[in-house]
Amino acid sequence: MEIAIIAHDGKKDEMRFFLSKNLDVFTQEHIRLIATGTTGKIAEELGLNVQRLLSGPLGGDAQIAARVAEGFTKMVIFFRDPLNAHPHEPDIMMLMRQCDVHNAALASNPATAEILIQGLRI
Ligand SMILES: O=C(CO)COP(=O)(O)O
Repeated sequence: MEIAIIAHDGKKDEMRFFLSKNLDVFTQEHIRLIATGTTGKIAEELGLNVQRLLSGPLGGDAQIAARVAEGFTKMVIFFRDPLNAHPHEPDIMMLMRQCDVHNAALASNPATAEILIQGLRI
């Protein structure tokens, strides 16, 4: 199963914590991780195998939206920062819309992501 991880700058510490807490899930053989550029670096620092795409503002969200649209990415864990403006807001909206169009699981905050990830624990 392909899972995308994304975190805005104000949420990167929470993403680091979330990933490190759930390494047992993210290292399962059937899980393939993709990420926007800087978020992917965090995953790499934790020893995870991850395909890093472009950074969000440069098109990373759009690339992940395309993978959702094509049916590759089935789950998106996207820790959004609602307290700051993002120049690529249209891309962010497009990604969330594509998740709904294609019924991909979408967690936009750690509380939801924790519950989602429980479903992958064996
Ligand atoms: O901007 C982002 C999501 O909209 C995240 O991009 P980075 O992971 O490259 O910081």
